[in-house]
Amino acid sequence: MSIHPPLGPEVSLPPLALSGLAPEAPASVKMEARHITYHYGRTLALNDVSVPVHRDRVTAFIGPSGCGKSTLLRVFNRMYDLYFDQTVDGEVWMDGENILAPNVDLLALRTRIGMVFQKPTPFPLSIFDNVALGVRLSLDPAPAELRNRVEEALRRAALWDEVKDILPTSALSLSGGQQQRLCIARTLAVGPEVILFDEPCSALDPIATAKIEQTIDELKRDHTIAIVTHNLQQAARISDYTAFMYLGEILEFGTTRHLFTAPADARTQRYITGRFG
Ligand SMILES: Nc1ncnc2c1ncn2[C@@H]1O[C@H](COP(=O)(O)OP(=O)(O)OP(=O)(O)O)[C@@H](O)[C@H]1O
Repeated sequence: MSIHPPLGPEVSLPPLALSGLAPEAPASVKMEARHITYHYGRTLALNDVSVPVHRDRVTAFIGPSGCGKSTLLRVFNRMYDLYFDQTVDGEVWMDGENILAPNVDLLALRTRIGMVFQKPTPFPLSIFDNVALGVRLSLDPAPAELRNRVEEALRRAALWDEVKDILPTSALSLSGGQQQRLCIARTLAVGPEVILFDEPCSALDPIATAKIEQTIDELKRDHTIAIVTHNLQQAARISDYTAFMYLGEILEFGTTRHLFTAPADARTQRYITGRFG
């Protein structure tokens, strides 16, 4: 059974802006992975992973390439169900229910748990229809209600002011950063409780990145957020909790402040100070 390539060469990172760390505050658990083991065919990608995701907080998943961060997000919304050769053992509990149980309604689950990917993935439709599509499919509201939902979602994704006069225009005409905020609006429009972000800013410039970070910060008022990021500064800026993953396991989990200032594991220390990754 193989697991992961060796770690890459040591790299240097600029010092972290620790002053931007979110304050610690108690929170309840919204979602909890329990003893998750995951295989792609014969490749072990996650090995007995247990980790909580706190309600109305941002939890960042960091770690070297190939350590299983994206795989864990895919477990949280059961994306693996689409692939016959991918297998998962363990449980993910959300609000008193194991969402990996076979009888769970996947369509309903995916409206409760939205996902935003690394590359913006707008449909070749108008800006309005990109946001409206999921709402029509899941809720089939009256036209006025649909328009309200689309506007509200675009406002919360901080895109409304830029697109309110061009809603019938193709979404493909938007910039990369705008397309990513459109994808956030599309996710928000169906009313998810949890939003999973898989490196949402890796294709964006610093200004577009700052807008997405600001949006995430506002969304956590009433959404539970898990984010995979390679950008340690970003994890430090926007997350309340951080999990450091290594070779398919969670090596360390804690408040972001604690993990970045007083990591318990020497490997976490080496990673966050840029000595490998
Ligand atoms: N579709 C796949 N088929 C086979 N193995 C896969 C597949 N996707 C991922 N893997 C393997 O599973 C392990 C975990 O991959 P994953 O993408 O979850 O890591 P990651 O930490 O998100 O990496 P990165 O930071 O580079 O995106 C890696 O060893 C990877 O090679």
